[in-house]
Amino acid sequence: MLLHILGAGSVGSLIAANLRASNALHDIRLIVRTPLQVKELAAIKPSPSWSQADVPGRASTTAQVDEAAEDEPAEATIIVEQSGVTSDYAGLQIEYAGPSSESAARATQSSGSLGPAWTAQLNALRRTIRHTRDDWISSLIVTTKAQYTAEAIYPLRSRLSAYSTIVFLQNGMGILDEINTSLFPDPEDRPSYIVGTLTHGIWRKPSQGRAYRHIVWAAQGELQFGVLPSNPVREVMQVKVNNPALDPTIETAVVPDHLTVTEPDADSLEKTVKALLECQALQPRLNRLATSQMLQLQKLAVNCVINSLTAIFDVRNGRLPDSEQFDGLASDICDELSSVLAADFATRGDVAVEFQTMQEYDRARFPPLHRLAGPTLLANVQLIALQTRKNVSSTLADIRNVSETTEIDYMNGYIAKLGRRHGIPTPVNDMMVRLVKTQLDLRRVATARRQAKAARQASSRRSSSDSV
Ligand SMILES: CC(C)(CO)[C@@H](O)C(=O)[O-]
Repeated sequence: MLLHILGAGSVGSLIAANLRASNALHDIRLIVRTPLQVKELAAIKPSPSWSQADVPGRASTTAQVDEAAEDEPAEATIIVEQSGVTSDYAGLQIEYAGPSSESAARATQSSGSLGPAWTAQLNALRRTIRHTRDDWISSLIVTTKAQYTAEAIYPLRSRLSAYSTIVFLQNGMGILDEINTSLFPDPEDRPSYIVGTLTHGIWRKPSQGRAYRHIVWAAQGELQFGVLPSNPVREVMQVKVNNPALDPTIETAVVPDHLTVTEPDADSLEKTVKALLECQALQPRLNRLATSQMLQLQKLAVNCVINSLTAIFDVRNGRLPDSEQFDGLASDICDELSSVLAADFATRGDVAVEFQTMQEYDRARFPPLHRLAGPTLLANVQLIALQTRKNVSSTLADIRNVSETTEIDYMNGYIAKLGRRHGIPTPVNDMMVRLVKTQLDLRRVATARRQAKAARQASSRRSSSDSV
């Protein structure tokens, strides 16, 4: 089957490598949005004539398209490193879905990341990349950061239908509401969704000019997911009675057979689920939707604590418990989160039945041993911090890369927003958001100053060599 993966960061690369390892017959296509990502992923050697011109800022006189490269499909190779041992996963297709290569090259040229020769090379890539831009997308696995999801799916919108399946594998909450409102307002036209939680610890090694992606799989976790079939897919499901995929009040486990349909064109949900379940090394598990929702909220607590604190203090996950302050801070974040979720569940009609029927749930807080009670969330956070101790959290990675934004608005920011809606103060989570944003601002200013200084030094070196 043809599986599209949107976002070729560490999570996208991990999924692509595992899909490739599990089934050599899959066509796996990485959709990337920047020419730099194409450059990093495509195992295409620039022709020797390009290397000269590939100096940022130097006009290209020799940038011609290598005729041989035109017929050669652009393919990506991903290297996965586990305990120091590396494995290659090749033959992955690349689709460039960003702005035109010319304008992107122009835009990035000033930062020195692409030279004019890359414009030519990207044009060659665009011709050789195996895709037609208007082909229907049956299965789209979204691994872009929460804050970029809507804008990343937007250009693909016309290629998605109610018979497509979108798999969301991201940190943070609030993404589905945003996508439904902005891209799929009509429920009849909405694709099937698979909502997943990934607890593997992974990070990306800087490419250092290599033409391939290298990720480090630092900690083994799980891939747990639940399904939300689209309305038209529900209509054609073979099992109509006692189907837990159709009725969340049925408490039996969901199995792929529950997703079998009578129309062959509507089978993308079943096929996508099977493809994910084949990725044994990811420890995949298909859950009831209620279980999936629960896991997502537990993961939200993990992210609210680990991602914010590692980003603020610039440390790997495992360093956090070194401070005596960690448990107290983590507990304050989890307690606030738990109270906000309890208030939210009291007002929502669409939450998992498990919560609606919970006897002891007094609508202000969860009972002491409940999975969403503050102390239980804290215990889980402490465990994950140790299990992923070598990991650079995704938010810290954003800070270190001086990204435009971080996922913090979909983590602690999501809790703060929900708290405001229910009149529950969230001072600790508010502060985490502000501190992470401050950290990013400071990095951005420091980087800009460093670049300006380097540019000044380069120009004074040039003028002194001109005057010799
Ligand atoms: C589990 C986790 C915190 C591990 O680093 C991960 O979700 C991350 O990096 O965001």
